[in-house]
Formats: sequence, structure tokens, C-alpha cells
Amino acid sequence: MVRWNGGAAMTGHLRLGVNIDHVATVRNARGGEHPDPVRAARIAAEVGADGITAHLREDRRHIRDDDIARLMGEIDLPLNLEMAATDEMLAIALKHRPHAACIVPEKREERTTEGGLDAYGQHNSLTPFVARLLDAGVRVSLFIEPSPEQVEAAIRLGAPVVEFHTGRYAHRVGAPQVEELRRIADMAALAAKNGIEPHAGHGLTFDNVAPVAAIPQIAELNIGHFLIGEAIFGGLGESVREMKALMAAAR
Ligand SMILES: CC(=O)[C@@H](O)[C@H](O)COP(=O)(O)O
Ligand SMILES: NCC(=O)COP(=O)(O)O
Repeated sequence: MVRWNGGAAMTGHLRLGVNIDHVATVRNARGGEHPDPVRAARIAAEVGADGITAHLREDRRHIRDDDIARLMGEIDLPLNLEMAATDEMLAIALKHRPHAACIVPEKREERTTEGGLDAYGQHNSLTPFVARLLDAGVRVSLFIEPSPEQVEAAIRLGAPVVEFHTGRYAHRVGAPQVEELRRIADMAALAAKNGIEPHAGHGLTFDNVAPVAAIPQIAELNIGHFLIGEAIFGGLGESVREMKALMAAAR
């Protein structure tokens, strides 16, 4: 597994991080070992994914601890470990030292990640958390809403990356969607101007990815649920290839 070199990760290439959480959702539905999320990561790597994202939730509803261990041991792509800001998850991240850790909010009752991390309100508790991960050579990303308050909080926390939650963009249409896209673009520019690498993710699909991919400062998109759903019909390799082609065409 690749590790972050501690330097600025900004490049012109728009990277695709494939989130394999929902391969594990299907696996866990029967309590067995198939389909294997690590096999999905291997297929994604073979067809050109730039990284793998996996969300180890506190309730282990999909990705499990052993999945993270196997991803680290068997997959050569950078692993972006999504995690809540808890002592348990910090210990796991420090044990594995993935390429990156993306700090996300978690509510047990939520169906999926409903909003961004409140980096502004949680500044004091996040400060040592971010520092410990950075000291271990893990590239820290904060999964936040595209707002000036949250970007400024990320700057104060010294996070090298932010990932904008695109759920509100993905679930709106017409003028409200355009307005949300503008917020994301403005916040990507604000982050980049302050030396923070902007990413985006959540709810992105073939139909809505292009306008987000066209935002020049955005360096990485993390996409999962839609790709795994599409894989049911045309195979994971094909869905990843198609998403990468759409992202490249938008630049
Ligand atoms: C943080 C994020 O947007 C995704 O990783 C999402 O969390 C996928 O996992 P869930 O669908 O379990 O939220
Ligand atoms: N951080 C977003 C992510 O990893 C994937 O979100 P989704 O595509 O599963 O909604």
C-alpha cells in the first residue's frame, strides 16, 4: 500500500477514489465472505482507479477491520480510510498508517453520511486528532460542507485536504443544484488559495459528475455507491472505466 509523502498532493490530474463500502454491504447481507471488497479494490486498480476509499464505521455495517488490514496488505493503491473522530478509530489508523484518513461525522441511526463534519464547532477536539495523524505520516482530509466557516476551520486545523460533501448537490435539480455547485466551486477556490487540496464526494453518478469534475481546483473525487450499483448491471471494471472517462472529459 502506498503512503503519503507529506508533500503537497496537488497535481493537474483529477483522481478517482473508488469507495468499496457497498460491496461489503452485499457481502454482510448473508454473513459470508462473498462478494469480497478486496477483490473489488483489485478490479478497480486494474482498470485505472487512482485510490481506494473505505469507511470503517463504528457499527461495522459494511467495511470491517479485517477488510482494512487486507486492503493495506494486498492492494497497491493508496487507501483513504474514512473514519469518525474517535479514540478507537485513531488507534486503528495509527496501527495501519494508510495513505490518507478522511474524518467524517457518524450518527448510528443514519442510513448514509448525511452531512459534513463540523470542523468549526469541534476545533478543540479535532486539533490533537489531526496532529496525531499528520505526525504518523497520514494525509488528513476533513469531510465538510462547502462553507467558508468550515474551510476556515480546516485551515486553522492544518488539514492538508478537505473533501466537500456533494450530497446536497446530488439530490437537488435545477437552480438549487446550480447554486450548490457554485458553493462547491467557490469553496474549492478558497481552499486551494490557502494551500489545501480540495476533494469532493457523496452521491456522485454518471449523470451529475461532470460539473463537479470540471471545477479546476478539485484534485480527487471519491465515488462508491453508484459505481457498485452500476456494477450489478455491467461489471465493476466497466463502471469505473466509464466514470473515469466522464471525469477526464469534463476537464
Ligand atoms: C463519507 C461518505 O460520503 C461515504 O463514504 C459514505 O459514508 C459511504 O458510506 P455510507 O453509505 O455508509 O455512509
Ligand atoms: N466520501 C464519499 C465517498 O467515499 C463515496 O460516497 P458515495 O459515492 O458512496 O455516496
